[in-house]
Amino acid sequence: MKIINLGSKEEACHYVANELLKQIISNKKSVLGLATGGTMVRVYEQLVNLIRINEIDLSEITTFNLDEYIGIDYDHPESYYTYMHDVLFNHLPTWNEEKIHLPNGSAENLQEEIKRYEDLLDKEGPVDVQILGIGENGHIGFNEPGTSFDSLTSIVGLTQSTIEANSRYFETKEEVPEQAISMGIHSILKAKRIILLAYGPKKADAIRKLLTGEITTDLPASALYNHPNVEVILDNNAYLSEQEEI
Ligand SMILES: O=P(O)(O)OC[C@H]1O[C@](O)(CO)[C@@H](O)[C@@H]1O
Repeated sequence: MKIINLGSKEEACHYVANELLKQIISNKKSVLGLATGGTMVRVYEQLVNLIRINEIDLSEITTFNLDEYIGIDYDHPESYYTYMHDVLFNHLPTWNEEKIHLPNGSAENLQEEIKRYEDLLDKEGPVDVQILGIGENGHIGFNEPGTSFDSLTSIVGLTQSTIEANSRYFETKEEVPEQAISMGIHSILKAKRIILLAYGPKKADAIRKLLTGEITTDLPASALYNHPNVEVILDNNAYLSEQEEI
């Protein structure tokens, strides 16, 4: 695992956007693993700009998102389907909607949906570059502490800490869904390359725990130590308190 502190949020987001751009340029049939959350907003803004200035055709690019809420419609303002379209897909005309994949949290049969998603990932994958944020409790995707590292796409419950953290996007905490469909930890680790991005003081505790090197299901992100090609991209705020602890 390579740990890289790029100092600022802007530099860290720029690095991730640049790596996605380079992947797309190196293979116009790339498979990208995409994440949501506040962390990725600036990455996608920068990526949109880079794709525009390079006039890149995205029609053969496949994308897989990590997760989606259960209990709100796909077009709810806070669904990850809406987020991805608002922040990335609607800004560039050449995305092929048929190659854009998110789990369907409003599917009638959720058991069938989780199997469909994992099967599709195996059929279209492996993911060339998977980008990841990290929860304040160390989750990746919506795989909360305690999740088996062997997990595949499944229906997951959100912890109070995640509901609390994500309530900033909803009018009230009560509106935050309590369940989601998430790619599992094993599903995420099938990617060829993984880039985890974390910035800001709220992520410092999870990063400090990650950087101890202990591999434990208490910290889902520590499963990334079992993957040969992982970069953790940080800013001073996410990294500093780790140094202060030493
Ligand atoms: O970037 P945020 O909003 O802090 O969220 C952290 C992570 O939790 C999630 O919201 C759940 O998967 C991710 O999308 C995100 O990477």
